[in-house]
Amino acid sequence: MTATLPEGLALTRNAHGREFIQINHPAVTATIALEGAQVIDCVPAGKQPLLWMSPIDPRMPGTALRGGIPLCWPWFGNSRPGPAHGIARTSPWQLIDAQRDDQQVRLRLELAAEQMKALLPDERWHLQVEFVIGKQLSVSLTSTNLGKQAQPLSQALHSYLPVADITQASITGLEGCRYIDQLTSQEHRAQPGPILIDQEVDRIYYDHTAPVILHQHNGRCLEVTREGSHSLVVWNPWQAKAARLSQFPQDGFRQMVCLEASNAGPDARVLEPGQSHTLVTRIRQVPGTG
Ligand SMILES: O=P(O)(O)OC[C@H]1O[C@H](O)[C@H](O)[C@@H](O)[C@@H]1O
Repeated sequence: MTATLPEGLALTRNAHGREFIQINHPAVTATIALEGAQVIDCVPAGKQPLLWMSPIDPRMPGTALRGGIPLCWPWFGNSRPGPAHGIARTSPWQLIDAQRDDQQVRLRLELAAEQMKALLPDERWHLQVEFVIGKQLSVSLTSTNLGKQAQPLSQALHSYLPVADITQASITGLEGCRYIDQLTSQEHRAQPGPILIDQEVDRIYYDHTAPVILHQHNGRCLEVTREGSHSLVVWNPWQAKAARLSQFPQDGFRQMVCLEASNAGPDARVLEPGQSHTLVTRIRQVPGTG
């Protein structure tokens, strides 16, 4: 780690050497794992958590953390050979800047250059993530093609959102939107209404940029807005798949849903030499209608 930490931020290390940045600010508490640059919790003062995190803590470095916002980069899912969702979520990152003011904390991290070279020897990228953490959480992932060739890019900010009971929740903002059902590979022309989840769901909604809202029966709503993203992945593993997932509690599928700002499926990009692209997600609690 190279940046100095302002008041209220601390670097912690668990017994196995895994490192975290702890944020304790009057407006918010949050934790970021340096491996993967993964926000694993974020609780604005006086509010409920913005993210779901599995209670099963793998502790050991190199083991995926299930929850928060894993960074899927430079490919989404299994769209290229290699580890699912690419190399960023399991790589070491370096903190390069940390600032705070009365309202929020701003952190910038970079994927270590040696790691990039070792894992993607044929590509030349610069990858930086910026977190702005306060009343809302904002994550901006900027990829720059440093190579001499065009390079393909698909990605997701794989945000796990908490719900009290998934069967009582609904997702609005995607009505009429086209999607690919990843379970059947079928394309659907229009989402018929709000999304209700009572079985496994794994879909890429595309040609879409508008805000999406997760509503709960207790009136608590979370809004997800995006920039640089024309696709949104909606995922809940439901019971059978949950049983096969790492670090996933048996009933965890009832308490989460992923709404992932992405460039996935038809929204995958190609960056020309010198070109940059920034994918942004913002998550905040909004007044609910129940
Ligand atoms: O288990 P992981 O590799 O973290 O992936 C978890 C999930 O990520 C995305 O939401 C994909 O659309 C799913 O197909 C995948 O199962």
